[in-house]
Amino acid sequence: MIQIESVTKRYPDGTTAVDGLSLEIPDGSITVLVGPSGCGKTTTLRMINRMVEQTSGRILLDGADIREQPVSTLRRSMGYVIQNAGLFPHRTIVDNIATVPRMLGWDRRRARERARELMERVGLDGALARRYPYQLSGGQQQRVGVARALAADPPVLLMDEPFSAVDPIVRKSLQAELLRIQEELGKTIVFVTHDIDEAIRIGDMVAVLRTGGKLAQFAPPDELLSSPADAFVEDFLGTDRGIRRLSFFGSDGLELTTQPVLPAGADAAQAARAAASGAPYVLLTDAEGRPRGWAEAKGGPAGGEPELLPTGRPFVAGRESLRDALDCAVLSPTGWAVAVDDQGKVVGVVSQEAIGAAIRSAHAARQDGDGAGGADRADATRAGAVT
Ligand SMILES: Nc1ncnc2c1ncn2[C@@H]1O[C@H](COP(=O)(O)OP(=O)(O)OP(=O)(O)O)[C@@H](O)[C@H]1O
Repeated sequence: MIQIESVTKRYPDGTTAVDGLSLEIPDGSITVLVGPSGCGKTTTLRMINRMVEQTSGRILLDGADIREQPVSTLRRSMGYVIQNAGLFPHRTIVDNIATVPRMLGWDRRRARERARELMERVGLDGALARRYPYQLSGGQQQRVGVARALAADPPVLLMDEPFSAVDPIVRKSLQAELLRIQEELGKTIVFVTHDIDEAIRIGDMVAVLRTGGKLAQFAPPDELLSSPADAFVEDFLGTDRGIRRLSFFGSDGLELTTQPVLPAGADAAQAARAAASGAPYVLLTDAEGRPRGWAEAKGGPAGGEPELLPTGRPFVAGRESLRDALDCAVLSPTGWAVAVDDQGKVVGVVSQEAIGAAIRSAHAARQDGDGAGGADRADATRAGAVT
């Protein structure tokens, strides 16, 4: 665990970058430092690996003051990733990644083997190994930066706005990749960003700092969204808090119905039953059970090929969140969301009203403190559902 105890940093020109900050950064999880420009995020991160020395207070790593060990030993236990990756331009990708193992005295072959293994882990094609950084896209370079930080297998990873310089789509995939890697490796990650959505998506814990380097709130993202500590945090979180919080509720509690679902090759009696289910539309599926389209229930899908409305994007039942289910229902031309399994087969449909009821009971359960919050979030995150 990293404990930051009443830490203040005052630069020689008198700027107070961090003011009496106390934080307990848990092991094996992602803690995000977020806040407006100049609020002291980078300074805090750099105090953890002693690139910046604090003016007062203490930082403990596993109970020991970080000033009690040589800086080189401390930094060896902490991978460091920065914006634009900071790669060595005249070294190949494989040698960039192998930098720290080489410094630690590994022979070239072993270090390169490790580098290739890490390339695979961060989703980089091995064919890029002999290229130079300028021959890679921004997103690929960031992956190399992450691989390089992981090369000596440090327990701690410090990441300073690592994904800020890439476009939103690449950024999302890098975030998903980081969550996947973290799932496997369970590092203690301290991640700096000024983007609250990124903080909510990847953080297990989020520290919101305000200008002047003071802590405004330290909480899991779900709690941040539901109970911002004050107007500053609320403002910083932005609009749609309620909708965004639905990402932390699993869709497994939704009551799906198969009554209005009509499989391929169904007979007239089945078609009549589906049409009489009370739903205004019937969902037709193909021979593999995948959604084909909605047919109006009135008049029935029985006589010949009816005109079909598109089903839109279905959600994966149980794996995706209530936010995904609601989004599918809102975008569906019928107001009903289609739920599928991992193979894309229809497992049922659900109306906006039923989703609304599920949201109300999920909120009520969370308020009763049923303790399911963490699990829901973790599951949703694993599924890449937190958006
Ligand atoms: N070497 C320095 N000397 C004097 N002031 C500094 C120094 N480094 C940073 N500062 C100041 O300290 C404050 C905090 O800076 P820091 O870089 O930690 O903020 P940040 O939250 O990471 O900002 P950003 O999101 O813009 O990167 C700012 O007011 C900055 O101008």
